[in-house]
Amino acid sequence: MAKPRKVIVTCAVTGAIHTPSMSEHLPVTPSEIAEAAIGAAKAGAAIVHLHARDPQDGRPDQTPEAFTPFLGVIKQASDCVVNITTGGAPTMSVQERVRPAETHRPEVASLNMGSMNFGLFPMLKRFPDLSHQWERDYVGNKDIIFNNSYGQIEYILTTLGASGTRFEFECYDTSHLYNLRYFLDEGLVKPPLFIQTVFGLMGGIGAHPEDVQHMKRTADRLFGDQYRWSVLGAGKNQLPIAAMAAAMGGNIRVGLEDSLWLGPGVLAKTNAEQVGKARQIVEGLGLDLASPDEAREMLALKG
Ligand SMILES: C[C@H](N)CC(=O)CC(=O)O
Ligand SMILES: [Zn+2]
Repeated sequence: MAKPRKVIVTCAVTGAIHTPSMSEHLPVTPSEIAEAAIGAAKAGAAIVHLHARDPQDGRPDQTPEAFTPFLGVIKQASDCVVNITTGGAPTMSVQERVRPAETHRPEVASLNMGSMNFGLFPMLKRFPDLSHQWERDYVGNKDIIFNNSYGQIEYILTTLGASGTRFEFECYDTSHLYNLRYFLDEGLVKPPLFIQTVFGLMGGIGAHPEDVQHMKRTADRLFGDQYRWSVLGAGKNQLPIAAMAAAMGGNIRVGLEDSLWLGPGVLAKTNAEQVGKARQIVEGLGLDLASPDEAREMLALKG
């Protein structure tokens, strides 16, 4: 009897897309972020993807010191894999964005594989009464370009590669897959490639089943068995995209970074709740959740 396939669940606990007055459940302080990550790991997440925020007003904070308090607490309480963002907020410089991972040398760091328009402003319809001026300015900004030039990507690869940190390659469109293929051909990235395909974020590919098939088909053609596929769906698309991918052989990313919802019109109270939904999907398909050590093996992490 064949063993059930192991599915890696990643949980992105706070991010830099949503802002505090959108949901009282969004982790902001170091202790809230630590608690959210530990809770997500207990619920079945093998990997936690981490951003930091200013504890006063929840503004994205990409200083290495902002990460230190919760990294220590998480390491004490859990053997989950830590993935530190190099995306930060799309308005930050690449030098600023790479510093936390450069300082803390995590097992995994995110790496965004192309430049793109980054549309947060559609959320103003759903959240018209943001309390802080900085929230209104940030979310309402129609001129955000998320910069990830070939030079900037190479800069992050060389800055972090030396410490043995491996990458979660964020691909928001097929062109990003081709960019990743270029870096593979250049020998700047090593298989197995952990490819996180992003669906439904304005400026990238949509979240229609044909978009999912198209991204997977393209990745299969460009990387064959040299990659481990994972998906994240923004907003209301999070769980439908997770279900599709799990049925198609993929891994899953959930978390309040990319969706505040547990279901239509129902705000998630914790990240662990969303991981619980991902577990239901995976086990409902007769599959198993990968443990942190199984994820380390599947992704060839330094441990
Ligand atoms: C769509 C995701 N929020 C992308 C992300 O997580 C980017 C990063 O942190 O580097
Ligand atoms: Zn992120």
